[in-house]
Amino acid sequence: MEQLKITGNPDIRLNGDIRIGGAKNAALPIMCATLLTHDPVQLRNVPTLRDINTTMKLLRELGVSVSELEHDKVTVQAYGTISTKATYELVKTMRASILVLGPLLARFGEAWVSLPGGCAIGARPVDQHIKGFQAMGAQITIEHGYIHAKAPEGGRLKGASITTDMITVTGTENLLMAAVLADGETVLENAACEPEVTDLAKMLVSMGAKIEGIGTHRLVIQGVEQLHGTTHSVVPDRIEAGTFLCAVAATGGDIRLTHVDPSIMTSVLDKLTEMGVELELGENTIRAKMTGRAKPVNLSTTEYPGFPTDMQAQFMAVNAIASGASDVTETIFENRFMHVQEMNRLGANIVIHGNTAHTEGVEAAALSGAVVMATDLRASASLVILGMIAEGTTTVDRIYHLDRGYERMEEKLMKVGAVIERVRSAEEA
Ligand SMILES: CC(=O)N[C@H]1[C@@H](OP(=O)(O)OP(=O)(O)OC[C@H]2O[C@@H](n3ccc(=O)[nH]c3=O)[C@H](O)[C@@H]2O)O[C@H](CO)[C@@H](O)[C@@H]1O
Ligand SMILES: C=C(OP(=O)(O)O)C(=O)O
Repeated sequence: MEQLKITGNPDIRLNGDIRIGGAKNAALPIMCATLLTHDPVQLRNVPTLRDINTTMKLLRELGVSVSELEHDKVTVQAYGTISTKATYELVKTMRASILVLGPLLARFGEAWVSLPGGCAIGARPVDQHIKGFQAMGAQITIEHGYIHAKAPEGGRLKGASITTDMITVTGTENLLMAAVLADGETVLENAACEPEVTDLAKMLVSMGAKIEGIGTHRLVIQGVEQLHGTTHSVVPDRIEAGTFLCAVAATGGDIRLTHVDPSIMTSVLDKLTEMGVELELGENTIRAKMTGRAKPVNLSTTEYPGFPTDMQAQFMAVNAIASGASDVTETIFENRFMHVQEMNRLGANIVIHGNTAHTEGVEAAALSGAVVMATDLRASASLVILGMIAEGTTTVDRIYHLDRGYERMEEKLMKVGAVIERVRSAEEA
């Protein structure tokens, strides 16, 4: 198992350019959407991530032809015999595998997808996906740990009016991918409008889908009989970008992010400004200058365009060394404070009360390096941020979580001044 060994320094400053990759959370549904046509689909700005590899493996296991990922381009073609079964072995390593359910069911009339288990940040049920497919006429049964979905007589889903109980990102994406090939009109109320959902919707439109209300909480879809191939460039990763901005907010310095889209990052950029980061926004660039100690910020996670839960841990890392107290409330997931204990091991002062974490900011010099355990993707990133500042060596263990969503994060950070080494854990070396 690999670890990151970070040589921390309270006086570290990050300086230079960082190129941001395509969004994991857009690339995953988009790759699954290639199942909706037998034509080739060319994707660009696809990030090199563990979850992308898993998706490529999953598609190949289904019989889809998937080229190698060259730089950031991949060509996918779901032509010929396609299996409709996504096995537990792959689904257990990536919950987003559930996103093959909608396209398989819509195009082939049947799908078997292993039920994803619980995970570090909460139970994360998929009942809303199932409820939506049922409304479209699918028969759903749970057999041997698998969701078995079958379209009505004739093999085609029927358009329906669906209101999900809560806003769900992958739920909206799954139902949207099913609706584009259904018979008739589907109305998705309470739909997620995260930029990654919008990117998927735009890609589907470029394949011939008929979708109105893109970017809103109400999607109206007129099902078509067939979709065709397309070329699509994945939207920039606003969470990767936000993570590097938090890094500079914590360390100080002057960095410039390239290949970003600031227009989809307003809530995060506003909070960084409140912390004292000076931002200069270009069309596809963000320059961030930070001098002095960060001001603490209160925040509460919520759906887009509100503050994203996927940025909560990274902001808490900055709050940990900010010049005062702050409260961070998590409203999306029931158990997304696993980083708190590890941050406290580095010297932070954070106490959890229900779904709020109260932080008393400490001086950067009060932190000291330690062995910490990454428990989920963004928790890992937040520990890397604090590890760069904590005097001495911080070892971040279990970085396979980090590699799920960050393209060689340590290389990008080293380019701007961090001292980080990727090593094999002692037991294995
Ligand atoms: C691959 C991907 O895009 N992952 C993102 C996606 O996850 P994901 O799509 O899994 O998250 P959801 O938006 O579905 O979850 C929101 C809330 O709804 C609940 N829920 C969801 C579906 C359902 O059928 N039943 C149910 O109860 C979840 O447990 C959670 O409490 O959106 C999250 C919220 O922005 C992000 O943190 C994840 O990074
Ligand atoms: C929680 C996340 O991803 P996933 O839904 O793939 O677990 C994330 O990207 O922070």
